[in-house]
Amino acid sequence: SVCKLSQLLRRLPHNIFIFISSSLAPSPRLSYFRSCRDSGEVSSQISLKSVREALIRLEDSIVFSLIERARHPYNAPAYDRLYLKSSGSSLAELFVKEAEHLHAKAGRYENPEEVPFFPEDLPSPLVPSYNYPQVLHPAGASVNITKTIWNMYFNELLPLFTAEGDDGNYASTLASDLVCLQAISRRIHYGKFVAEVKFRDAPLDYSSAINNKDKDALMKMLTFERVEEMVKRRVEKKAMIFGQEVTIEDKEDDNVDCKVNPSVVSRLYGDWIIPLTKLVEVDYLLRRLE
Ligand SMILES: O=C(O)C(=O)C[C@]1(C(=O)O)C=C[C@@H](O)C=C1
Repeated sequence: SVCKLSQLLRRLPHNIFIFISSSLAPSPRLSYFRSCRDSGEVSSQISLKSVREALIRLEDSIVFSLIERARHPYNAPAYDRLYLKSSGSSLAELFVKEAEHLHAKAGRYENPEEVPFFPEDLPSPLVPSYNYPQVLHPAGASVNITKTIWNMYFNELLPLFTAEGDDGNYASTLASDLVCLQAISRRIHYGKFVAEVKFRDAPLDYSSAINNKDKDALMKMLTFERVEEMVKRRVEKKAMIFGQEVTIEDKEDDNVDCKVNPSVVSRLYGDWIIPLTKLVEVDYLLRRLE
């Protein structure tokens, strides 16, 4: 059988090896962490370029998760505390809490990039601990704005990109909500890494604003308006491209229907994701010298 396998491999086109090796290659974020761990120089590896690349990749996760959620209508009973008469919680709260318990057992929150929505009473991981590189300053690592993200997602964003109605599929609707919440929260809390890099690049400038607890000065220093404009335009374009129905035939019609409205995705970034990422950056920096 080894012989047959080697014959088969010889007959495969050369390109397939390039394809297989590139699809097995780690994502930029993973390879960044791996090289950090191997070299033992966590602190010197992180750069503004590498954290911005991670933010760009997270855009894909967010756009795809919204497309998936938009398959279902709003489904109000899933969020109504009166729907599960005796429990006092909504099905959404129960769903996310229970899911986080399971994820905690599998070690999800050992990763400094992951922040739970319900950190109270989470079970300990069942898995052996993994040596994640400690990039963040310990006091800043605990910044958690999941309550704000929760309210923004359910009260403001969800009604904007779902159709009115009820299809009864609450479990799969909430499974999609969970993926959206996790992707959005991960992106926003990634602001801690961005802030850490910016601090390391200009420690003296940042330290004086931190010591003066000058939030406005910090906000001004960490803001790059041109980058924000590019992010908003890029996510709008991604929503347009990822949300198209793909057909074999070329389409004559330029008016393509998108599965999620590209301008809502751009607004999600402009009104919430970028401002909340900056809020995380400021909160992190204020604790950076503790
Ligand atoms: O790229 C950065 O420098 C960031 O801090 C991230 C981010 C964003 O959320 O996209 C936030 C603030 C900057 O003004 C630009 C972009």
